[in-house]
Amino acid sequence: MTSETIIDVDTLNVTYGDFHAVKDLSFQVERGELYALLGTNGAGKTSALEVIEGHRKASSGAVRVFGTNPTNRRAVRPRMGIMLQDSGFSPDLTVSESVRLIGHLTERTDTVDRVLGLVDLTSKTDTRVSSLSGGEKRRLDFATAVYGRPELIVLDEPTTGLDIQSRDALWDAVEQLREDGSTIVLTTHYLEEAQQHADRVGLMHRGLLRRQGTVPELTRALPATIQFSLAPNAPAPPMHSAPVSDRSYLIETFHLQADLKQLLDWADVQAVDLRELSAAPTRLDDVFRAMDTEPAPA
Ligand SMILES: Nc1ncnc2c1ncn2[C@@H]1O[C@H](COP(=O)(O)OP(=O)(O)OP(=O)(O)O)[C@@H](O)[C@H]1O
Repeated sequence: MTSETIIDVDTLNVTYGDFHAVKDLSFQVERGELYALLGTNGAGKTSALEVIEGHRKASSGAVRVFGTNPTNRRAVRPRMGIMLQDSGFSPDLTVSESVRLIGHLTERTDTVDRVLGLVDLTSKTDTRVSSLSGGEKRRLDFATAVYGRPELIVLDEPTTGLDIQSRDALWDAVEQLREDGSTIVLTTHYLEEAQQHADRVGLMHRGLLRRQGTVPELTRALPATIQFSLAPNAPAPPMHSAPVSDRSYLIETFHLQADLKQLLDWADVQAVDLRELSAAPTRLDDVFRAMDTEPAPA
């Protein structure tokens, strides 16, 4: 299957006066991908997304969306749904009027009931935006972004402020859109969501793209962990591990399955109780923490 580049970010720089918010950022997103642009607070994610959305001009470098400059809003708008970090709906409009307005402005066609149903807002169809809760406004934002099932959907922290049921419903909708062929780019501070759903992840820190790849590619360089504690009279465990506190152990391993088996076999033979036993694969959180402590590239 040949891939088609939907977003091409080439040596993008965004500056605010003397402040350099995005530094030589380059990445591509292929058709059908779900790409998560992650990073520390102030890393430059929203600034980069705003250029992709056509809402901000690059200070230097080039961004192409569907092969065209995204500031060419008329060409791109019908094909790209956008959920901004802060919603900008008029408080006097009702929920259904807000969706229809976006549909009209973007020239996309769909039914209001369908998108409100996706985010469980059907009962709020005639409610004014000013009367919605914060989480309901975020869900309305999402509903307007996916109105018309656009080819490209850009979501800036879509699940922030949502309860767990709403987050699950939103991810179900995102997965459905992906199955239908949409390309999705998003930011989130919920790393476990990116770990579960993203095809590829870019990690930004202080304006720079510091890592990029699939989750297995990014987590491969760091060890998984096994944790447990032992009774005071228990023998020492088989693999090299000193207790981290009292009789609690933390084993870091690149061979999680084999080391866990060895530990369980040992506990069986010795009739030892492995208290509070847990085994965890390497997570994006670990990659983040490692990135935060390493020196910045020259
Ligand atoms: N309009 C602006 N004027 C001046 N500085 C700005 C402006 N917008 C953003 N910045 C600064 O640029 C940097 C990057 O901001 P941006 O919002 O892109 O980061 P982010 O990665 O989205 O952060 P967060 O995860 O906290 O939302 C921050 O230090 C921010 O204070």
